[in-house]
Amino acid sequence: MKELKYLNKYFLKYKGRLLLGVFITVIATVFKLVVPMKVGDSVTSVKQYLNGEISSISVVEQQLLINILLLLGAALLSAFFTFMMRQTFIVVSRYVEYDLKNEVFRHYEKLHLGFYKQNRTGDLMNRISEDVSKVRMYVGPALMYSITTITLFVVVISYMFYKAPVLTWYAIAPLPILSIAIYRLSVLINRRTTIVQQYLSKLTTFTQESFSGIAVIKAYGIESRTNTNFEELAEGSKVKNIDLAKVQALFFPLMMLLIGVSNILVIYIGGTRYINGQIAEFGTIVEFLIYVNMLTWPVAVVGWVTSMVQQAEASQKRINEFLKTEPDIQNLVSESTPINGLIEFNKLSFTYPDTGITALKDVSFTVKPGETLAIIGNTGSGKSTILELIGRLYDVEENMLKIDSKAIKNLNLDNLRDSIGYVPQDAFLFSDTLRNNIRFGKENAVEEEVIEAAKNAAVHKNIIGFSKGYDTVLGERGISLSGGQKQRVSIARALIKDPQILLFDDCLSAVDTETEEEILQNLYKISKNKTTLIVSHRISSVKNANKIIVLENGKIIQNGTHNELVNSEGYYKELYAKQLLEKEM
Ligand SMILES: Nc1ncnc2c1ncn2[C@@H]1O[C@H](COP(=O)(O)OP(=O)(O)OP(=O)(O)O)[C@@H](O)[C@H]1O
Repeated sequence: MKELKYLNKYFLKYKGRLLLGVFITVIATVFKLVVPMKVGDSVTSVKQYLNGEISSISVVEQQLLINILLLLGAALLSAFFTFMMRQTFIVVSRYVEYDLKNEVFRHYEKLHLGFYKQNRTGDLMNRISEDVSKVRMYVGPALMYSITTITLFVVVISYMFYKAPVLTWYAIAPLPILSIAIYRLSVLINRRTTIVQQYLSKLTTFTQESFSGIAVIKAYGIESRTNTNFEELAEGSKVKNIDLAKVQALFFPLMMLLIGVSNILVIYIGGTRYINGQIAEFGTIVEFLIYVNMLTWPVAVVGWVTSMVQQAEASQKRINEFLKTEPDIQNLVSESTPINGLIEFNKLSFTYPDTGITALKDVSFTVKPGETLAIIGNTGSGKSTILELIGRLYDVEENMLKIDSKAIKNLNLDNLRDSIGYVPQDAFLFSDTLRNNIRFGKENAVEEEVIEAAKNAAVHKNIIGFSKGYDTVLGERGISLSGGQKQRVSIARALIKDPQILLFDDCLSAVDTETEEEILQNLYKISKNKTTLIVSHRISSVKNANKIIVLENGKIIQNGTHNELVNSEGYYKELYAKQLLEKEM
């Protein structure tokens, strides 16, 4: 229960409703007790009439009528309060589920990129859905059934002992066996359910990947191989489901068997004791039969609840593991620090903490607001890493990276990220309308702003060419757009933000040279007072920049303007000559 202590704050939050729930449960149980009592009374009256102890039939009839009315009233009230009981406990559990999901999601969002690399998306999703659902079972049904069981036990068993103590011992003797058996069965069911869920998760991942990569599957003509793999997984899933069904099928027969044993004991022992005169009223036997049946479900529930709590404990442990993970990147400054955009790298070296790869070595440069710095170099030379460090996705030593002459850590993180428009290498678009994908950069942007950003990113004409224009809904990950269109929507999203710092990570690679030129011209106008960094493999994208640096294995091997670099021997000149040749061909 150590891990579940985390939920106590939610119990406190909803204490009013929970206390009301407990009160209602007690009332519902008391009314439940009236039913067997009145059935017992009625049977006793009839028996007394048959024995000649009551001579007038009308007296019996009147007594039966009163009993029936009381029975009906008690049953109705008990049903009403049982309904109210579920309305309190189950509703509270849904509130807690909602709160916990939001808490976990908010926490996930704060965590650093390294966390997402170490943990698989499926696992993150499972903890927020599956695990939270299991925890809800503890907050809702487990708590509700525990309280019902305790109340029913205290009230019913005390009354049974008061009525016929010896018979009570016999009647409740099989109940602990039932409880233990159900517990064992529940553990087995849970174990098999977990396996079934693992198979389901494998099946879902496989299906999702197959459909996401359907173009590759078709292009390679491997549909039949994919089918076979799917069938194998489905077969495994079927076998495990059948295993589960076998143990689940035992649940009710086992319960019925043990209820049957209790019933036989009540009839046999109760009958013998009535014949011997040790029980005064014949109705007591009938009354006890109803009690035994009433107690069976709560007793079975003890076993069920125990396994529910165990599962919730395991799930909460997994949730706590992530909730206790501190984000590596923390906002250390609470006051606002507006950003002008002077970026200084001073002998910066950086090693990725998770892989130990040194991506940058001794990198120094300065970019002032109004300037454009272009970064060029082979793949893996560290270009994207420079942009990631400016967005403070990773931390470096204080004096190595300064913005506006302050160590990046001494800037308010929200201000910093707000002032950056970042266009990543892989344009990621949401399954939403084109308008909302662009507006993602500025939530409250009006239509004119969306259109202007799209025009500057040279994608407006493409968008109005679609039959639904800006209302076109994209497929998953922007599947219905071409690579170049996706890149340009992603650029429009950064431009609409009107940020002080613009970071473009090789985001013109899928755009033809004419459109590239158009975008660069627009950028030239927009970024007059902004700091711009452009990463590219193409000379055409970088030639107009104020400064160009050439990276190789994390080191700056050349720097200067386009004219300077084409006139000195080295990587840049060679690349220029090669790309010029390609263009001419
Ligand atoms: N998130 C990461 N975690 C660990 N290592 C990384 C990470 N990102 C990049 N690296 C490593 O750091 C080095 C520099 O990568 P980076 O992405 O900065 O290169 P790049 O010049 O942008 O390459 P490309 O032109 O292919 O995009 C590479 O060796 C890469 O394997």
